[in-house]
Amino acid sequence: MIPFSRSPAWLQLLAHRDALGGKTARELWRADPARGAKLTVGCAELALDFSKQPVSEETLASLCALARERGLPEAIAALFSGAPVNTTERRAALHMALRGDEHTTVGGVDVLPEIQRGRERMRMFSQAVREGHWKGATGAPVRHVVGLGIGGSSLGPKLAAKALHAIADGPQAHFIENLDPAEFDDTVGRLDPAATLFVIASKTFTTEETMANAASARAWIERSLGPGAVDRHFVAATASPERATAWGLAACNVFPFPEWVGGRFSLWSEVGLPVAIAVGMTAFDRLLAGAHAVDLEFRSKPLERNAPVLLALLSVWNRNALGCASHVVLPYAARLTGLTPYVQALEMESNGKRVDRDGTLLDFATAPAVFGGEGTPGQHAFHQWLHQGTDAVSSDFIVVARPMGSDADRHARLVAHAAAQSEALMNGVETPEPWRSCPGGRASTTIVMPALDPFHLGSLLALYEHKVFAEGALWGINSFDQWGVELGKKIAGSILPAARGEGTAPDAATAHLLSVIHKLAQSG
Ligand SMILES: O=P(O)(O)OC[C@H]1O[C@](O)(CO)[C@@H](O)[C@@H]1O
Repeated sequence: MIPFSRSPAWLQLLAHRDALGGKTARELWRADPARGAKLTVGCAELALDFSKQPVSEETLASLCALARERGLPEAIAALFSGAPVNTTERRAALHMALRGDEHTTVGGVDVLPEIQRGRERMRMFSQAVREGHWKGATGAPVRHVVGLGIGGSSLGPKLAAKALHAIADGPQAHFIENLDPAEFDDTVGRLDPAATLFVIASKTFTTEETMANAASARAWIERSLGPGAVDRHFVAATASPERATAWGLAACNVFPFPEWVGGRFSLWSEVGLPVAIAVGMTAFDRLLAGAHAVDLEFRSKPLERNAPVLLALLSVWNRNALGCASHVVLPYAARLTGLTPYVQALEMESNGKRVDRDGTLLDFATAPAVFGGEGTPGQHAFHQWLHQGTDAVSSDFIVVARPMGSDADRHARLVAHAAAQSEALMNGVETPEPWRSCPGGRASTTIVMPALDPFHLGSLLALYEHKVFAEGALWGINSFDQWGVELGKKIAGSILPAARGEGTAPDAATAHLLSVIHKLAQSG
């Protein structure tokens, strides 16, 4: 395939950009006051307002031509077919199958029966825990469920548990991710072991952080309830069930999921167990249904009205044509605080790549740096940089239409702030005092959710998943592997003896750093 940077449709887009002559969304709005309706697209029950993006209808048409030239429709079809689209690991990426009821084959095997069995086991187990039929070793019902996982095995469940707090009527969900034992101590320090259930979520069941936290959890349970208590206080969600049983779990406490579920796409699988326990399986089913509704649209809607495709195309436009090296995700909802790290992992782990699917070094930029955080607190932290910093940046605002708390007026004020920020970023302001002036011309999309409930949350997350896939397909990269994270893990292993003070560091720079750390550790 011709590299993205040399594809005729892309070169045409660059010429179109030059012809636009830096026209901003503000100028485009002046020229066409009906632009709002034309550039607002529905996705399941979400609405995406693209009208503050510096694109004309012609730009969008040319971007869709790029998508066709890059084979995006074929890539979407391959994704849904169960083909091994994760080429370096020779795996399908079929997380969509977890939220539908379609027969899809992977390697000649229909995956639906396995998915339905897994969902049924989740339903029965979460119900037993929620209704108090599943008891701890002392006979106490579970009041706290603690997810032990990291990265894709934690970010999704953690985000969903917080986002759905308003309907969480089961045991309280907690999450421990960090290797730093302080997080473990601080979390379990507030819990009663007799009423605590741990869900070890790890696709590989080898990840250092998760296994360290699982070992600490087992020691904590055994210390107060005895060695026999493990069976009543631990379950696992994993694609390596044999490792989980070798760790000491009874086979009936292991919830396996298939290899073709990628880590950062695993919320929909048994990894979502803490969420199902906290909010109930009926609500979890709605989460799946909301995501499925987006899957159907992504698969079948024309590119011109296909929201994940348009998000991806605009991302490529901002990144590669307009030079935005960073992208901010700004949920105006306190309960959506987990969205930014979730999207950050999705985008940066999937598309932070420097070679294409054939291993050829790329000569164009891929994933932007993703950061951000909830509005309005972010307005008092990093928004200054958005308004007056020197770098080009694009933004996603996420607004929930229906009030989330008890005070409708405060919700209206929250909405006003979200709208004000996107308007200020687009329009800027010119004043005689240069330090007050804001240049404007910053691109943003606003995603409106009717309500913060399981269905719409599912839709929002699937929207981002498919955006990231489509973006990777446009660039010609494999969005489903993450080899870059392996190097640091390997080096940490070789440094560990020296960090413990029991060996020599592998190189001079590390030896120096460890000597500084050890000296300060002893100084207290
Ligand atoms: O689920 P596991 O195997 O413990 O891996 C945890 C996370 O680590 C990574 O492999 C690398 O950060 C992620 O892709 C994954 O979600």
